[in-house]
Amino acid sequence: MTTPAVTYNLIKKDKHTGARLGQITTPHGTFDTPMFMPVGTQASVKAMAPEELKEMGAGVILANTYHLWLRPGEDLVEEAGGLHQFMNWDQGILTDSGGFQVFSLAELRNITEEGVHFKNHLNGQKLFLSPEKAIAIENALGADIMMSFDECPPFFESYDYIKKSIERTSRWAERGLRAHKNPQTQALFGIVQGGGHKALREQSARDLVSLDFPGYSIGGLSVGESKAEMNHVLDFTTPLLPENKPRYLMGVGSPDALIDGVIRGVDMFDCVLPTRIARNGTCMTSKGRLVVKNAKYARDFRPLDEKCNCYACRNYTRAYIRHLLKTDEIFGLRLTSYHNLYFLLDLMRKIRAAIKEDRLLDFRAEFFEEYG
Ligand SMILES: Nc1nc2c(CCNCC3CCCC3)c3[nH]c(NCCc4ccccc4)nc3cc2c(=O)[nH]1
Repeated sequence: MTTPAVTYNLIKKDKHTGARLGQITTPHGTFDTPMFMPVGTQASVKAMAPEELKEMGAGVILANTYHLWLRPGEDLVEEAGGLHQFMNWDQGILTDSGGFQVFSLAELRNITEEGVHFKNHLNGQKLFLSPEKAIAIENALGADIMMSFDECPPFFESYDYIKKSIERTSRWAERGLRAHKNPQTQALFGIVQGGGHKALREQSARDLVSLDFPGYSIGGLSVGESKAEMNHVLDFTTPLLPENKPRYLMGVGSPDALIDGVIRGVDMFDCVLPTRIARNGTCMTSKGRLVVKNAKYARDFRPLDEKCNCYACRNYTRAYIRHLLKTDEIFGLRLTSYHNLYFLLDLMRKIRAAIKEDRLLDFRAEFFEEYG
């Protein structure tokens, strides 16, 4: 039995909820969970230097197979020594398989048993991605954790459509396992689908758990369904997954959804939200969102969030950051991006502390009280 590339150590279960305190060990280090993973789609977490990400406590960051395949090409990244070397990041890296990006970015496509035919969203060129091709790209990129090639069906699609989709996604997952070249150094996760249908989530989880992946993602969520619907699906999906393996909820990154996902047993999260809204001047604070570009902050010499201890909040004011954003000064985006990422990483630190002391539900109540 070869040692798997990634192992999960469950340290403590919360007394009152499904939350877990744990650690995930990868070839590039051991990281505390529950964790938020900043997204660096094109091998850069936009506007952030690796030193800044480390300073704020980021452990695992994301990159994307689809984007890096198109530009600069996985062969170039492999020649550079892999993603860690290429982007000067020596901690954890996770790559998504490109499945979701094809469905959300590329022009009309055709899904077949073989894979997905689509057009390059940059130049209209005809492209084809299969489980084998996606896994080969992820192997070349060298991420510590890789996602299976999956179809993320629309949440409200019919039972029949989603049943056929999850059965194909499970066949794709098995093909990916067979194509995977480096299981000792790169952990391939299975992605559970099934929309909002309990029976299909159970079928998808059963199929993938029988393939014994080192970790599992919960896909097909955060795609337009309500928070209540997402939480309901989590209520019956996380318990289907092995307790001794990591559970990764894809595409979730608002403070309330992170807390509610942790309560339902999720260990890992990613989302472009913090860095994306930062670029249009929206900041996450303990009192809710603050659109610092707003005129009312022109002469507001307080920090973005008076309870935040980040570099931006310790050294700059709302007035200054608003001025930078209004004058298109790049430093403005760097400060809002830094703050939003720090805010979510710090929220995860507080959540881990609350699990440790069995007071996560109290923490949730306090947080929501202020966050509004
Ligand atoms: N393979 C796969 N990936 C999914 C993703 C992408 C996760 N981030 C990947 C990173 C790697 C590179 C890009 C991102 C998802 N993202 C979301 N919601 C994001 C919603 C959102 C979008 C924009 C702003 C805020 C929220 N749902 C997702 C479902 C799946 C899924 O089933 N399968």
